[in-house]
Amino acid sequence: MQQKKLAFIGAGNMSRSIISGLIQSGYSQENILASNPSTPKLDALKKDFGIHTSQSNDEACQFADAIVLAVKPQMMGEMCQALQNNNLSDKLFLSIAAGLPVARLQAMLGGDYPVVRIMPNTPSLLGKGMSGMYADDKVSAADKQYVDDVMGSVGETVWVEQEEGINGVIAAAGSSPAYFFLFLQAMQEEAMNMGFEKDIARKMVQQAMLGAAEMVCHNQNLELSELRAQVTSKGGTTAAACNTLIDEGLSDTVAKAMRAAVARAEEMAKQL
Ligand SMILES: NC(=O)C1=CN([C@@H]2O[C@H](COP(=O)(O)OP(=O)(O)OC[C@H]3O[C@@H](n4cnc5c(N)ncnc54)[C@H](OP(=O)(O)O)[C@@H]3O)[C@@H](O)[C@H]2O)C=CC1
Ligand SMILES: O=C(O)[C@@H]1CCC=N1
Repeated sequence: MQQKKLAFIGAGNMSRSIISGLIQSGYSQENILASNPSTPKLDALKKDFGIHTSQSNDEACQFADAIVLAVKPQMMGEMCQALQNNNLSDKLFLSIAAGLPVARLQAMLGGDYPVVRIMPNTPSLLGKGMSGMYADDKVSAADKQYVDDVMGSVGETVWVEQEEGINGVIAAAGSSPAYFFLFLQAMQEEAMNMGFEKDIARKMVQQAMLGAAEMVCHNQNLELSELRAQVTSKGGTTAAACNTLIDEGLSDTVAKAMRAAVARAEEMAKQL
């Protein structure tokens, strides 16, 4: 992997996940800096990973060849405008913010700089992330490879050809860990209604989910419907449960939820 000087502006959950993956992949701690207004997260990053830290985004800018814009979308305008005090030419920008198109980010930064949009997810913290990326032709092939390597250090990557595709990545991968947590929560609650202690209920549903996820990943040649069929005895308990989910409109509900995520990303692009 190229070892550019890489700064993270905003030292929150996602930055921590990516920094952790980079260090584990052998990226030099000397080449990473994180900036944040308050110190506790910076202190933890310095202690855990030995990277440089600063409370000054200007210092982050001066340090870096590549800058990860990792603040909440609502903070991005103000933060980027303040970066304009620095010489931003020759910098590569990586934005992980939901709902902010490249053109909008360039307007916030005050120039036509190369910007890669990335949509990661929180399992990146465990090296099991899924990131979708988009870059226009201002971003060189070498820089695209660099970004692929950076995000590849925390999981799998895909590139989308059209920028709108990023909203699909949000719906399918950026937000979707929360859908699975919600599903498990509902299962845990019902297991408790059936008389199990909370921790036993959690143990059962989490282990079933882990096993199911591993089966999906280790059987790429089998369709998801086939994996389901293998659990489902004719006229048995799984059929009773799955038919209930199907009859209650699970597919439609999931489709509606994913469309809602896309619609919200589109709305954010207009508002921010
Ligand atoms: N969480 C998720 O699942 C995903 C999040 N994202 C995107 O990642 C981005 C970051 O999210 P996440 O890490 O969860 O958020 P966090 O709230 O954990 O982190 C944001 C950080 O930015 C800091 N910050 C606020 N203002 C500034 C500023 N002006 N300059 C520098 N740092 C600042 C905050 O500091 P302090 O706390 O001290 O105020 C905080 O540490 C968002 O844009 C989000 O859309 C993308 C994919 C998935
Ligand atoms: O909820 C959000 O807006 C961010 C983007 C994807 C996951 N979290």
